[in-house]
Amino acid sequence: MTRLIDGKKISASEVEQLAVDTRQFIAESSVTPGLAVVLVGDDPASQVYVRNKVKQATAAGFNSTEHRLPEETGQAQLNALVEQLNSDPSVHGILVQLPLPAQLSEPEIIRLIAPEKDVDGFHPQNVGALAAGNAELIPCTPMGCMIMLRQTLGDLSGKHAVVVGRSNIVGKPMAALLLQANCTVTIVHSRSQDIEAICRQADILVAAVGRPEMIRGSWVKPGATVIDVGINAVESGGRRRLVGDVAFNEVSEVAGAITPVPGGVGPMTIACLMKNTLTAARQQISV
Ligand SMILES: NC(=O)C1=CN([C@@H]2O[C@H](COP(=O)(O)OP(=O)(O)OC[C@H]3O[C@@H](n4cnc5c(N)ncnc54)[C@H](OP(=O)(O)O)[C@@H]3O)[C@@H](O)[C@H]2O)C=CC1
Ligand SMILES: Nc1nc(=O)c2c([nH]1)NC[C@@H]1CN(c3ccc(C(=O)N[C@@H](CCC(=O)O)C(=O)O)cc3)C=[N+]21
Ligand SMILES: [Mg+2]
Repeated sequence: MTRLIDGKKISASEVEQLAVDTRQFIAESSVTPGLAVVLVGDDPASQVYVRNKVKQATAAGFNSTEHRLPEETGQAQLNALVEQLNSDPSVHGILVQLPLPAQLSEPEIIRLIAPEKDVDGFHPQNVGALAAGNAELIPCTPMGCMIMLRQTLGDLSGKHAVVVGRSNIVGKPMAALLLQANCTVTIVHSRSQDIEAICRQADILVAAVGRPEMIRGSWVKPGATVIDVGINAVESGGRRRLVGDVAFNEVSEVAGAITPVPGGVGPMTIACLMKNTLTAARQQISV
C-alpha cells in the first residue's frame, strides 16, 4: 500500500510548534515578528496564496500586513514600497508575490529586498549561502519538501533523487538541499533527453514542472517516494480543480509514498514561510 504524505497535517503541527516558539520569543524579546506580503496586480491564484499567508501568519502570532498595488505599478513605485519595508523595524520578513507584471523586473526587486528580511530566500546573498550549505533563510517550497521527505524516509543519504524542473524558486534550491542531505542528485528539464528513464531510477522523485499530470505511473520505480510540487488549475466537466504534475491515481499504485495536490506541498510552503519569518526576526533583534 502506498503511503499518503499528508502535508496539511504536517504543516498544522509545524505551525502549532511555531506558535509556541513565537510566544516564547515575544515573551523574551518584547518583539512581535512582522511579515509584509506584497501583491502587484490581481492574479486570482496569487490572491488565494496571499490570503492563506496572512491567515497563517495571524495563527502563528505574527503581525502581518498586506500591500496591494495595481497591475500597472511602475518599478520606481514598487522599489519605494520595498525600501520603506526594508527600513521599517516592525517588519522582519518581506515577500513579494511572483510572478510580477511584465513591466517590472523580478531580479531588480529581489536584489533590493534586505537579505535579512528575504523570507523567500531568493536574494543573491541567500542563494549563495544555500549553494555553500550555510543558509539561514531557505526557499519555502523546497524546505517544506525536505521536512516531508525526512519524516517519510529518515536519513536520505545515498538515495538517488531526481528533480524535474530547474526554476530558481523550486528546482534549483530543491536540488541544493537534497545534495546537502547526501543524496545523489539528478536535475532534468525541458531540454533533457529520456526523462522517463531517468525518473525511473529515482528513489526520490520531485516534480516541479507546471504541466498537469505529466509524470505517469510507468515513469516511477516501485516503492519510490514522490513529491508533487505542481499546482495546476484544470477544467473538467465544467468545473475548475487543482491537479499536480503527477498523475496521482496511476503513480500511487507504484510509489511507496506520495504527496497529494491539494493538501501536500502547498500548505508546507506556507508553514515554512512562517518558520523563516521567526528566524528572520530572531536574527534582526540579536544584532
Ligand atoms: N506548492 C507550492 O508551494 C508551489 C507550487 N509551484 C508550482 O510548481 C510548478 C513549477 O513551478 P516553477 O518552478 O515556478 O515553474 P517554472 O515554469 O518556473 O519552471 C518549470 C521548469 O520545468 C521545466 N519543464 C517544463 N516543461 C518540461 C517538460 N516537458 N519536461 C521537463 N521539464 C520541463 C522547465 O524547463 P526549462 O528550464 O528548460 O524551461 C523549468 O525548469 C508549477 O505548477 C507551480 O504552480 C510553484 C511554487 C510553489
Ligand atoms: N515570492 C513568492 N514566493 C512563493 O512561495 C510563491 C510565489 N511567490 N508565487 C506563487 C508560488 C505558489 N505558491 C503556493 C503557496 C501555497 C499554496 C497552497 O497553499 N496550496 C494549497 C491550497 C491551494 C488552493 O486551494 O488554491 C494546497 O496545495 O493544498 C500553493 C502555492 C507560493 N509561491
Ligand atoms: Mg516561475
